[in-house]
Amino acid sequence: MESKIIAIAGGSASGKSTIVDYIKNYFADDLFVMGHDNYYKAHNDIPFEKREKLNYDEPNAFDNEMFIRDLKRLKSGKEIDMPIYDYNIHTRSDKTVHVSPKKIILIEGILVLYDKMIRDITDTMVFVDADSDVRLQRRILRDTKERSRSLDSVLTQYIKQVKPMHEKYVEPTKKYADIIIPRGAKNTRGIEILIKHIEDLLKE
Ligand SMILES: Nc1ncnc2c1ncn2[C@@H]1O[C@H](COP(=O)(O)OP(=O)(O)O)[C@@H](O)[C@H]1O
Ligand SMILES: Nc1ccn([C@@H]2O[C@H](COP(=O)(O)O)[C@@H](O)[C@H]2O)c(=O)n1
Repeated sequence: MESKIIAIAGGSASGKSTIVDYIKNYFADDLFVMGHDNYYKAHNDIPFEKREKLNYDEPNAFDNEMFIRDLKRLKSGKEIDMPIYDYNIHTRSDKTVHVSPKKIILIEGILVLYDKMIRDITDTMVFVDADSDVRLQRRILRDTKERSRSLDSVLTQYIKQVKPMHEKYVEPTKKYADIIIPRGAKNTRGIEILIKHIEDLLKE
């Protein structure tokens, strides 16, 4: 079995995870979600105070060598041990998850369409689009509740790193998308079209 790979890119807090969760529940056992964020470079050698100031929105923040190696293994029917990232401590947790190959692999993250080597092994590329003010509002709520961040740190990081890196690296990858989903997870018709496309891939 050679798996099909679907990439879901889009700005931070555009609704990627929300859409992916919905699709995951729909396809249950045939689909695995591989979060690109799990492949942020591990920084256990650097103290927390320095880790929290690193730029996590540039392509170099990810260990794409490891990501592509694991993705190729899964695509060709082999098992992997996927790292698990912990945003609260700004590094990988000490846990991994053992993953068996599935017919569909959904890869998700702000920069999954950036690297040509990832695009070349991806079957369908999707970009989730959402207004930047809406994304900032959602990010403030999410990061203060779920990622142990202060309001001040979310706003500073947004202005210094998230917004400029989005404009420089994330937004330009929209041109590679086969499907663009405007208005994020609110766009139920767009999500239905993506689900129909995945059903067709499963029949191939
Ligand atoms: N359509 C929506 N309406 C309201 N809140 C939403 C909507 N889509 C996402 N959210 C919330 O916004 C936050 C970011 O969404 P998420 O799906 O995690 O984005 P991403 O994975 O792109 O960073 C989450 O807390 C999520 O629950
Ligand atoms: N230690 C980290 C690692 C990443 N981030 C931010 O996560 C964003 C990507 O995740 P989304 O769910 O929002 O797509 C990215 O914009 C990084 O800034 C972080 O804050 N801390």
